Amino acid sequence: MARSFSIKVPASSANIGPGYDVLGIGLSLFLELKVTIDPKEAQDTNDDPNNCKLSYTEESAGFETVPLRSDANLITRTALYVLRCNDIRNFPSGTKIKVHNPIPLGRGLGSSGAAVVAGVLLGNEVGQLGFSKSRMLDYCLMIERHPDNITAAMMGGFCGSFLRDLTPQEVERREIPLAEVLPEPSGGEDTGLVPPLPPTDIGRHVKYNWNTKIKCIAIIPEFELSTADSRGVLPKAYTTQDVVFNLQRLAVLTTALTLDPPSSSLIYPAMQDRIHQPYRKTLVPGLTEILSSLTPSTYPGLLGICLSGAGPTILALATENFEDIAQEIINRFAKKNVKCSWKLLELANEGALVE
Ligand SMILES: Nc1ncnc2c1ncn2[C@@H]1O[C@H](COP(=O)(O)OP(=O)(O)OP(=O)(O)O)[C@@H](O)[C@H]1O
Ligand SMILES: N[C@@H](CCO)C(=O)O
Repeated sequence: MARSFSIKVPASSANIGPGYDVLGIGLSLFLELKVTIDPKEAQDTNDDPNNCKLSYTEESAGFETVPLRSDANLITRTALYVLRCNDIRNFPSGTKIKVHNPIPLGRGLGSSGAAVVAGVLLGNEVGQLGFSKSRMLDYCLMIERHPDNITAAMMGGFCGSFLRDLTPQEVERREIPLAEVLPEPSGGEDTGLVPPLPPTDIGRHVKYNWNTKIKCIAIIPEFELSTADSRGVLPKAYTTQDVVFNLQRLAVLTTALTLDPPSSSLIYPAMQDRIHQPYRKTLVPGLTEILSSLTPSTYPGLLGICLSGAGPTILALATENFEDIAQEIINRFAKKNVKCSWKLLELANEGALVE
């Protein structure tokens, strides 16, 4: 019997200043998958080693560069991981997936988090596994190993998250290299190996309220910055002062963003950070000047400003004056020869959906 369904997953912005690897917000920009499974169309999917014909809309970010083989593409590799953990080796014959992805790749807007969440939902639907969102988060966290983007993409809204203490055996499972978790492009050969199952309930999260007067301006440089590179410049240890600086701000920020009216005198200083942004300035030209030069007194309506995720996108939270704020940041990037686009986004409260 033929069946079809769609999957929709929001982009996300992680950290929001002081909440490195902790805070994330779902954003109103959606990765969408249209999936049909029709055994009568099996001949159309024979070219792929796992019976899956994958295509992207021409407007999608990465349209010309993302791999289309199911064991090379992040979305379908993730789905294959979920399926193989549950004794299903391949997609059913005649599986076709059309992806529409407006989330720019490698810019700090959670493209990989959305792809991983979409892949886990895809594996769950295709295999009719019936997992809860909480169990699906475990699978996601075996692949993207910090919870901020993943939790916001799966659950939606404004989330705080952490990973629970794992037993030594669970730590071993979670530290298995990614190459042994996700299927590797195999030249058509399926090794038959069962990948490591994720430990149960790895993540813990809460969803905070969010004052919906607060809009999200994303200023998106045209260059990509991989999360791995952007994590590579961070130190291994921090001073007590820097850790306390962030903890104090984090405690205030999570409530400040719920209050009405939103207070820039609370939010702006609470979005300062000493854990990641100061180190990432070497990778994002003009970052220090941009973060310090726009203030609520020079730009009424501005509430706070930070690097979005691992960058290079800048996230400005504001209640008005969106175009002027975006233009000022674009001009500052232009002085460093960096071209940008910008988007005005809302909080996506819903999270990932299958319809
Ligand atoms: N829709 C997609 N389809 C296939 N691959 C994707 C998709 N989205 C992201 N990816 C893969 O993820 C990579 C980007 O991941 P990376 O973690 O570096 O950046 P990001 O997720 O956009 O940023 P951040 O984690 O800081 O928000 C892309 O280069 C691509 O390999
Ligand atoms: N918290 C992560 C988000 C990017 O995936 C980081 O800043 O590296």
